[in-house]
Amino acid sequence: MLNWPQKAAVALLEYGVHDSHNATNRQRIVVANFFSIIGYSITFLMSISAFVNNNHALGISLFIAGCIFAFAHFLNGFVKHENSYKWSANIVQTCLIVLMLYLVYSGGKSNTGPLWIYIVPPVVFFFGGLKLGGTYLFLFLTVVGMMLFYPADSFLATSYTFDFASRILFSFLTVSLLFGFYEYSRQLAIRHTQQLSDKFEKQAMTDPLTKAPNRRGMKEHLLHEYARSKRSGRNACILLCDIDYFKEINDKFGHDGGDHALVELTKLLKMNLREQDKLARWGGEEFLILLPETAQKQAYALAERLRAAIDNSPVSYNTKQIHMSMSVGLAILDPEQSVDNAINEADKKLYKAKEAGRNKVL
Ligand SMILES: Nc1nc2c(ncn2[C@@H]2O[C@H](COP(=O)(O)OP(=O)(O)OP(=O)(O)O)[C@@H](O)[C@H]2O)c(=O)[nH]1
Repeated sequence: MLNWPQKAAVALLEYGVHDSHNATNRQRIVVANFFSIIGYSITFLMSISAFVNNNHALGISLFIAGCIFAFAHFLNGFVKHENSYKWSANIVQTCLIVLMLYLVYSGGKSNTGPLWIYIVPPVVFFFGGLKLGGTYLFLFLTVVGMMLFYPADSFLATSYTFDFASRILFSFLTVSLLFGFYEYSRQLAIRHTQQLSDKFEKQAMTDPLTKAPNRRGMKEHLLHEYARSKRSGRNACILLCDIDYFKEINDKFGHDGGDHALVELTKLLKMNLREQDKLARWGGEEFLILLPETAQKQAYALAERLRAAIDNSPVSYNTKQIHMSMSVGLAILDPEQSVDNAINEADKKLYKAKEAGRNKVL
């Protein structure tokens, strides 16, 4: 259970996060909010301090910056837009950069203003990434360099010693390079994690033996097609195919022979299907084929062609021939009914095809 200060902190950080945001955008909003909160908390405090020290110009500048940071924070909440965090992040960055330039220009309190510019690299790299963040940083560094070293302090309202200015610039450059390298490593790690996650996701949806989608992979295709036929009003069909007497094939040719037959059968089915059709290994010796935007008559003709192709193409295995046949149950993927209904219907038809002597389409 969170106590009330923790709850308040969470509410402030997650301000503007909606259910529609994905995990990455949620994180960006939270970080944009975090930077805004840090931004206005510090600038308001510094502003009070500047007023107390009778530095009104600095006090007003910091107060305005604080208001802009606060605006960036609350923008996420009252603009209900998918990209509102980007605007908020842009405001935070721009305001920060302008404020930092002003601190360099004016010297801030007791000429310590330039010491704040180290906040810039992490912020611009986080929001802009390596390329955009690097570009912003390069421009910022060029402007700061000009301000610090232009003859006769023409772009400064104060004056810095040469030693101070050059150390500020070199240390800033070092910090920027370190953050740039950190950002580069972070992006590499994110890309690597994403690639791994895509690979595992693909593996989880693929049958390792035949490399065809498995039941889980096919469920995605079925739901996608079901939604599409609901919109278009055009039916799809499904074929549930089961190899006849497969146990006998295993008994006769061994498990490896059975595996080989399954792989070759998958290739044969794929060869006889159209580009848009989807084939999946539904179970042991059972395959499910999805035929998008296909009427029952066409689906029947296609199923009959597949059945005949399997029946007439024995598979070679170790100098022997494995002859296979398959029974097929056909069902319409009716948008008025559920996907499970269609699968049950195809299953019943398949059972009847088996009962009627196998090697049949029903
Ligand atoms: N080699 C191999 N065999 C499998 C695999 N998955 C399931 N099987 C076998 O497939 C056989 C299916 O047998 P049954 O369900 O009795 O069906 P069947 O012999 O094809 O008979 P009908 O379907 O009634 O025509 C079983 O012996 C399973 O062990 C696999 O990945 N590789």
